[in-house]
Amino acid sequence: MTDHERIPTAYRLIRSIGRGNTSQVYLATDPEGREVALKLPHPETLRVHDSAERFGNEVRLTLQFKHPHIVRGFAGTPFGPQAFLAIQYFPLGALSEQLVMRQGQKLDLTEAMRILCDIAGALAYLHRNGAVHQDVKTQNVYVDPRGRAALGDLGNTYFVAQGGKVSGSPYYMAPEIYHGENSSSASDVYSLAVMMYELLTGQRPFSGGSYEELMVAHLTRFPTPLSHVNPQVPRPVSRLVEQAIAKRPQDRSSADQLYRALLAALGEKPDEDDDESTQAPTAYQAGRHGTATRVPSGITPPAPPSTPLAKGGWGWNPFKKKK
Ligand SMILES: Nc1ncnc2c1ncn2[C@@H]1O[C@H](COP(=O)(O)OP(=O)(O)OP(=O)(O)O)[C@@H](O)[C@H]1O
Repeated sequence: MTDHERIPTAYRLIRSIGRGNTSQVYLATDPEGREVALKLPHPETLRVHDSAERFGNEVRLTLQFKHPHIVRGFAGTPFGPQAFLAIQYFPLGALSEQLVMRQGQKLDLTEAMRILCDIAGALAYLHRNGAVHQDVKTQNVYVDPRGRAALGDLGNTYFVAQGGKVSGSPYYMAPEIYHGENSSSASDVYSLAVMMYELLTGQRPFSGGSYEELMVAHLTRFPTPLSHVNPQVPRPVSRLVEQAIAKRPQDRSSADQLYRALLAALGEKPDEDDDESTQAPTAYQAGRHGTATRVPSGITPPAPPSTPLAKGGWGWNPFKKKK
């Protein structure tokens, strides 16, 4: 089946805008006439069990979480030949692509702090709701033409209470993940701090030409303190970023602390929503092959499994029927 044959009824493809490991992404209009990014999983994604589950997880969680700085999901079908995900369209593409187009010219300080503040707010929201993102990096950040940012790609996100398969990207991965330990909000904070360092200084804190070199760097090296590389970064922000990049998870600051320090540096106050009313996720139900539907409910990740999770394995599969 071609992608044109697979697109859901009443969507109109405009053009292809990107290709990832999991899906082909099109600019399209949805049944309401809105421009959306339409993700169609590659045929090989659907054939490989783990990849199909990852796509299904992305559909489910993108539709479930609601936050002004998490890429908004409009509709989707998690499994089967008609699987798709329609999300908010960002005309400038991913932040990583914008950075490449700037050819090494670093973002201006306020612009960088604005993006980082939005992403720290999104991550604090996920953590407040008991979830871990596992893939914070510039490739998964989208910035709109007003300079406001949103965190995307919830394919590896999971609720801590349920467990999930550990993953990450070598440039951003926390030392404990290299050690084969479980991910946590602290490992997300480490990835966020790596991205903060990168955007605020124009250079990555850890470099290496291979997985092994990066592992050695993350496990044993200490980057030049951010405050030395860019003394213009407000001190409370650079201090928290330096703390967030600590080798030991228990020594790290939290996403919420980073968010609040960045807000203060931008001269803003937290929204009332930051504590409670940013819409908490609604439980989401989807048949394996049917069109997705949502049912209202509070944030209710299922109870933790009664048996300990196998480290690194899929401890939780949101789509498997409970026996
Ligand atoms: N919401 C969006 N708005 C604009 N462009 C997008 C959007 N989502 C994705 N893209 C474009 O499509 C490309 C591929 O998307 P993405 O990286 O999400 O693919 P994926 O296959 O789902 O992910 P992965 O490669 O992590 O498995 C991005 O690099 C970007 O250029």
